[in-house]
Amino acid sequence: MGNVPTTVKHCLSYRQIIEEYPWFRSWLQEEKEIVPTRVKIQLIDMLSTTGLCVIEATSFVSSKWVPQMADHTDVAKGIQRVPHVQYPVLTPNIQGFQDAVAAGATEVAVFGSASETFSRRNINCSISESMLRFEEVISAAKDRQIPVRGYVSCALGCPHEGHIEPSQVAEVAKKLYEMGCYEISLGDTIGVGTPGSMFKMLQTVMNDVPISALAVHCHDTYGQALPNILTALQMGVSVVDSAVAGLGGCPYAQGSSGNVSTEDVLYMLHGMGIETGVNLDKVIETGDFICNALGRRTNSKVAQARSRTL
Ligand SMILES: CC(C)(COP(=O)([O-])OP(=O)([O-])OC[C@H]1O[C@@H](n2cnc3c(N)ncnc32)[C@H](O)[C@@H]1OP(=O)([O-])[O-])[C@@H](O)C(=O)NCCC(=O)NCCSC(=O)C[C@@](C)(O)CC(=O)[O-]
Repeated sequence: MGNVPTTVKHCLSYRQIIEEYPWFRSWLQEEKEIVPTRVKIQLIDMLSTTGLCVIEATSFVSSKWVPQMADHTDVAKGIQRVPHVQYPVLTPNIQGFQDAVAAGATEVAVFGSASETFSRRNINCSISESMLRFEEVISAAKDRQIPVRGYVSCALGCPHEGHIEPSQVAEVAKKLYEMGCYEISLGDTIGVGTPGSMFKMLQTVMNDVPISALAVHCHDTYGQALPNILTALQMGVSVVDSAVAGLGGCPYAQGSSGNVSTEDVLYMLHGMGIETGVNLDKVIETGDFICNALGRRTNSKVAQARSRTL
């Protein structure tokens, strides 16, 4: 394993918070609660003052698939864009890309999967069809000099297929990287990974994609997110996706919990002497805001510990 890097670009998957709602509704069919657009905007604006350099703002997906995202244009247009903060948005296809650009997006992300079944359930197409769609998005983005990030879901396991071979992850990651994604975020979508499986998966993917272009996206279902992130950092990864208060989940990965909480990642990194430029207190304050707005308890151990000592 290599040395721990000295700087970490912190990427916050804000949209995870939003995605949880359709998933939640699929269990409680009568529950129709949509997070108000003004709350989404206030959340992003608060996060913009914390020092985070990347805040994923919304998804330009079909509102028939994810009703919670129907206000993507209002959110993208309503936020106060702070210089030096990037606000990427998810774009599954060219229609999403065009809508995102019209709403002022300056960075987008395509999201593929290492699992064939998850790809079909999540974006309604096979992995190879998704690559054709992404190629179209990436080519249009190149014309406009818009950077594109790529996600690979199910990197450590699939809710439908179970075990996923590291070589399957590497194949999709390599394709996205060769197509022009500047960074590939490897998602443990259902949070089943361990430091052992993270190590093996990264070791394989690193043969095809430089470690400097890899990020990790860990869900905390089995409480393994922090050790998995630490393993990735020790192998040279320096970009970590997280969500304030550890909220969220994926609507097409039932049973998975939220992303690792930003507060807990920051506490670990700062304790290791890693400079992130992010103000932990402000992130905790933002977590309090969104938990109060949603009527939820924070999933962040750090925020829970802080509230006990106040
Ligand atoms: C990809 C589609 C759109 C395909 O959905 P589809 O139904 O196959 O699309 P289609 O091309 O057949 O078109 C059908 C209708 O959808 C419309 N449509 C088509 N595209 C769009 C668009 N971009 N925006 C708005 N509308 C769109 C299109 O205009 C048409 O409208 P109609 O003529 O019926 O009125 C759909 O499956 C979808 O929206 N899926 C997104 C699901 C989603 O958001 N999942 C969660 C993302 S997070 C994730 O994947 C994991 C990640 C990244 O967090 C990492 C990890 O943890 O692993």
